[in-house]
Amino acid sequence: MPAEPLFKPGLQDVVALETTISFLDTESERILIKGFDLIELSHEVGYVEMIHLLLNETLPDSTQTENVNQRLRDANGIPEEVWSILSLLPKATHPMDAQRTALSVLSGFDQDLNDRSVETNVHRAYQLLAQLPELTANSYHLLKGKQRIRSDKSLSYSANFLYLLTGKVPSKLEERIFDLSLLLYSEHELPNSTFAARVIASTLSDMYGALTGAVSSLKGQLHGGANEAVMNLLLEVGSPERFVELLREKLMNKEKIMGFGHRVYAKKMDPRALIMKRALMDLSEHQGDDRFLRMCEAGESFMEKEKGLYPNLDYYAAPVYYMLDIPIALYTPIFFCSRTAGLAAHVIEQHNHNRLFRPRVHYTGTPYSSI
Ligand SMILES: CC(=O)SCCNC(=O)CCNC(=O)[C@H](O)C(C)(C)COP(=O)(O)OP(=O)(O)OC[C@H]1O[C@@H](n2cnc3c(N)ncnc32)[C@H](O)[C@@H]1OP(=O)(O)O
Ligand SMILES: O=C([O-])CC(=O)C(=O)O
Repeated sequence: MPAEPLFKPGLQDVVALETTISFLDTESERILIKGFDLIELSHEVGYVEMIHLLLNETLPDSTQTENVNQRLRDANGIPEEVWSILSLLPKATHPMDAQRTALSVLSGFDQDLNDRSVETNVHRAYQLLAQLPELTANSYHLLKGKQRIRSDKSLSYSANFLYLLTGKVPSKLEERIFDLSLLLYSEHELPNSTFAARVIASTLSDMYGALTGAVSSLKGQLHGGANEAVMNLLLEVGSPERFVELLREKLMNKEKIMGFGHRVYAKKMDPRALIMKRALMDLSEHQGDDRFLRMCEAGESFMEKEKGLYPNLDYYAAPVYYMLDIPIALYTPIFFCSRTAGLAAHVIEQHNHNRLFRPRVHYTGTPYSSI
């Protein structure tokens, strides 16, 4: 008899591929990205440097950082046809679905669509990273029946992104914190969305196809959609005591609490969540309003005691985005914009070292019987 093939529900702990991009090294408690620790990077560099690291292999010097900024500023604008299509979407469309539609439409404007060389894919990634902030923010404004906001090229990448989302030029503190959130969201080994993108890319489908698949994956509440869900939970109640009561009720009803738990960190806090918690502390102090901080802290200690579960990045990113005045429905689309840097690196790696993904199943259906 052949040995029973290995089956792990949810592919837990299964190694699905080799990569040089990133690794959650739980033993040394590091999030390794191209040999650097993401948390250490978060103290030293910003999102634009992270883009360079993910797409060009090394941390940039100041000239290279300026080149990346220039490349992002000089990228092609968004074709008018894309806005026309977005303006036809039903008003109830979720911004993640608008983002997915926009990405899909952009593929038709790529004259080198069938070119999957590293050079063209890197160029494509820069184009998308340049276009996504406007595309994401303005698809939302259009759905709300508002005017599009034009990029302000005198601002940094992150300040401009935040300006497009809120219509207000951010303060230095707001810019720094938003940039930090983009950096923390930029890459995280092989979550569901990255796996989805790589599975799609492994058929030699193009980057747009792989990324639209990743948007769909990220939308779900068990993944990126959790940041939006966390904020809605916090807004259901107004005090730490009532928040804990709400969590208790949900646990009694066997509901999952969004923003807690993680397949890889499992019984430890996501190291990125701690950095976002500090950002929430800074914002709370600056705005003289610690309501969400106190609620989140109460929820964190309750969940630790009650379930031995810890916050993931989405738990603290949600109130941070709320205090930055960002519409809640845009939290997950922002996560996708940031993650495009990592996703693009994965698609490039997949195209460059490809083997089609085609696993097998453990059949539990009716045994054979003749007709
Ligand atoms: C940036 C990110 O995308 S991070 C992930 C964001 N997602 C969330 O915050 C959603 C809430 N969290 C979860 O649903 C899960 O923790 C996941 C999906 C992240 C990981 O799930 P898995 O590794 O499959 O763990 P699984 O769902 O099997 O949970 C294991 C046990 O812990 C419990 N558990 C895990 N997370 C939670 C939670 N957030 N609330 C309540 N219970 C939970 C499960 O009910 C299960 O209990 P049981 O063994 O008694 O049935
Ligand atoms: O790693 C995961 O499974 C989910 C996650 O935290 C991320 O994508 O940032």
